Amino acid sequence: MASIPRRFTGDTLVIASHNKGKVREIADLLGPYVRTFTTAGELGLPEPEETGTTFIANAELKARAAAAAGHVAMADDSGLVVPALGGDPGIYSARWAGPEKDFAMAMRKVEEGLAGKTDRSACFVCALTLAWPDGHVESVEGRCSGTLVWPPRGDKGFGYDPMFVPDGFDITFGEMEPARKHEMSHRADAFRQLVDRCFR
Ligand SMILES: O=P(O)(O)OP(=O)(O)OP(=O)(O)OC[C@H]1O[C@@H](n2cnc3c(O)ncnc32)[C@H](O)[C@@H]1O
Ligand SMILES: [Mg+2]
Repeated sequence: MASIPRRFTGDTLVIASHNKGKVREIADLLGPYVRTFTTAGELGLPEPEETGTTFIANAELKARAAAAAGHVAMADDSGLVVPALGGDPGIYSARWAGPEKDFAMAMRKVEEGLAGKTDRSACFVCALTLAWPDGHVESVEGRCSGTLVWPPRGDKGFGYDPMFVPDGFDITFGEMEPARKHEMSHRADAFRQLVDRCFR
């Protein structure tokens, strides 16, 4: 029997992410439901090692680590899944950019892997976990399908956005207005599910 989801009833939510692009999108998406945000960085919380083997496992690990400091926390673990690369970079999407967070290089690596391949489909995945200080968690996973293009285009997004054209569009996420991306991205899909479960 499915358990009843726990609702978020507090004032303050900790965004357990050290990625400025994600924090900005999360604050936009949850703005209507949460009075005050803080981030793991602002609280001086360390960035835990992402030892999970799935997006959800890593989202849970990051959210639990931040919630241990005493506030409800939300984490996002996301990435670009490319079937022609056997699912890479997947949960390793941040790590492909190296310690310098060089996404020009990470995108080039994806493009080099696709050389000679005809399947250029890809899917962005976003797992979100809300964790309470008592250890309870609620998790969801959202997706957005598209095609990879080269060269990269646009500087409105972050990470792999400049090479990802979502299905039904002819511009990349890097060229898209943020408000439009928020309506249809993997993160938007995950947020719709999380808001239904925990914020209404
Ligand atoms: O773990 P935190 O601190 O939240 O920050 P991170 O950047 O390490 O985040 P992840 O471990 O979830 O790695 C996901 C990577 O996938 C990429 N990614 C996720 N969502 C994306 C989006 O909407 N657009 C472009 N790239 C995205 C981006 O490069 C991220 O660095
Ligand atoms: Mg990370």
